[in-house]
Amino acid sequence: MTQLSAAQSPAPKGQKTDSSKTLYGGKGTRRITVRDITAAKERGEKWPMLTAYDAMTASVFDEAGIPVMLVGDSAGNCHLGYETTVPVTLDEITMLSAAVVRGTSRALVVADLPFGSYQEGPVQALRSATRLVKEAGVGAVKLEGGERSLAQTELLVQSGIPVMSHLGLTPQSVHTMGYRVQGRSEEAAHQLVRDAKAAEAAGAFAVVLELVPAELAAEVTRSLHIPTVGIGAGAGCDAQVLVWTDMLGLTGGRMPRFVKQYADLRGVLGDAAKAFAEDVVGGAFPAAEHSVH
Ligand SMILES: Nc1nc(=O)c2c([nH]1)NC[C@@H]1CN(c3ccc(C(=O)N[C@@H](CCC(=O)O)C(=O)O)cc3)CN21
Ligand SMILES: CC(C)C(=O)C(=O)O
Ligand SMILES: [Mg+2]
Repeated sequence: MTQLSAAQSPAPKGQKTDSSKTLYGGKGTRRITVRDITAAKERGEKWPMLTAYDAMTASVFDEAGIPVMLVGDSAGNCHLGYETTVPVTLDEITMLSAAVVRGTSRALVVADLPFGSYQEGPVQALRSATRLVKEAGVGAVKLEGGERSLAQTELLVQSGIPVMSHLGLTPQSVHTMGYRVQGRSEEAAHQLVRDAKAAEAAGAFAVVLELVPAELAAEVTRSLHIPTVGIGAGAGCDAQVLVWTDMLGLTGGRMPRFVKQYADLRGVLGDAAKAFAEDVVGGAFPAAEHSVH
């Protein structure tokens, strides 16, 4: 097969023909764009997303090949010590996003629009998103809501800012929704499908589905041309996201059941801090090699 005919024949769904171009494990070094995300759905390729809130952690995940990094407003809980995501400000997300952009060279960096920075309407949303693009250098923003955020999504996309939509459990609405599984009733399932279709029609490049029954998330995934990113939404989604401090066992406290823990950083950091403290108290640190003479 010549290169030309290879380029012209689309790969069958789910089959990877050119692994040099995959989002994870690909050999490309330039920064990933939303067009690469769209192409991955066409290839039927699954991909991982992690949150990041600082340059150092982001550089570790970037070197590990994580293609999309989310500066989530979960920074409120996981980085800034708030109870919920509600108090997080645009100034805070802008500062953290700038650090994550500086810490990465390949990942597409997506920033959450925090509560109160887009609900007033499309013009407020554009003003907020423009700050994140100009001051922090993010490649896309995420906002919660499908039909209810339609006008915001449309104006951002028309203005040249890629939008990721967030449906299902939307934590900025904790005071009206709580943290509960969404889309369980037939009515709620239909609303979720309408929201996903609205986000796609408004030009969103991807949709996060949070805490949605797996069968419903799979149905939404099949009915969209843009990828779904699941968190507590089953294996039928195109991509998966976790909060990094949950995934690495740093958060502490009770975890949502959708979290898989890949390390015990809380234990590692605590043990190291105790070892340092005991060395100082006992006089074992600093030793001669840690001193100048
Ligand atoms: N550390 C952290 N991890 C997250 O995943 C996360 C945040 N913070 N902050 C923002 C939102 C809030 N999220 C949450 C918070 C709580 C539950 C929770 O308690 N879920 C329970 C009950 C679900 C039910 O059965 O209705 C669970 O066991 O999953 C889920 C998602 C997800 N996001
Ligand atoms: C959990 C993800 C999707 C999020 O919105 C966040 O981290 O804020
Ligand atoms: Mg969020």
